[in-house]
Amino acid sequence: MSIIETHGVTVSYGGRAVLREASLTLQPGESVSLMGANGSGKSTLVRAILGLAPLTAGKIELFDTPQRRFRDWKRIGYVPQRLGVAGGVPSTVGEVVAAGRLAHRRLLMPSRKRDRAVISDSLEAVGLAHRATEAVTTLSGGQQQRVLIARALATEPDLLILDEPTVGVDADTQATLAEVVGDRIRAGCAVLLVTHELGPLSSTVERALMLSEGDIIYEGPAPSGDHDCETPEQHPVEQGEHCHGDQTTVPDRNIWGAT
Ligand SMILES: Nc1ncnc2c1ncn2[C@@H]1O[C@H](COP(=O)(O)OP(=O)(O)OP(=O)(O)O)[C@@H](O)[C@H]1O
Repeated sequence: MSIIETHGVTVSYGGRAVLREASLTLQPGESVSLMGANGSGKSTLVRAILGLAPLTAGKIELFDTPQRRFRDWKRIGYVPQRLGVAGGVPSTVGEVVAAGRLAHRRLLMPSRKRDRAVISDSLEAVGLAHRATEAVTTLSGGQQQRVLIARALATEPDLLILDEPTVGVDADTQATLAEVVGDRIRAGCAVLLVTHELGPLSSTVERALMLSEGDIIYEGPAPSGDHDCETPEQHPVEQGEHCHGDQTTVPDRNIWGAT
């Protein structure tokens, strides 16, 4: 079974293609990062996968189901990019994380005890169990990011999608995130991570796709450690071609540093 399969996905805004013929496969327990400079199309690919960006061409399957027929969204935990968890009404940390259980409660109606246990475990995983009753507005940016991660974990997802989860967050939160993501992968969850740099997540991510101006220009092993000085050596993808070609050319520039 594939968790995600996209084939030739193209997204255009105002007649301009911002993502061209993107093909990506993600299997259970696999971790893949989408990398690339600002505006290269990373978030657009994620939004297309989630059904939030309209396709100009191509097709997407989620859990072996065509996306238009896919209804099991509770299998997907999504941590959006740089979203304040607090809207107009201040919610407590516990309430925000509990929102991650709503789909489960509506569809399956498990015991409330089970919901409370999952919410508590999710808060524990991100080190915020002791802040559950506090308003999210009282938390730092890094702590708010942890709340979003806990909310995604509370869905008990088979696919976890994180969009730039490490931007603007402290080193402790990054380390916690790496731990949480590593735990989920070991439990069989697939992870799709959008990031400029892997940082502490480099040891948990196996495969990377590099986007440039809407094209996937590389698919292969993720850079390890300090990727700024690395050049990928396997499966590079020439500009404008699909990522599954059998090519052996190494890009003549340092694409990992292209931020
Ligand atoms: N709803 C939209 N309407 C018009 N243009 C859009 C829309 N969403 C994205 N774009 C454009 O599509 C391109 C790709 O944007 P996208 O957010 O996918 O890039 P990204 O790689 O995620 O960048 P960043 O790291 O800055 O988030 C950009 O030029 C962006 O301005």
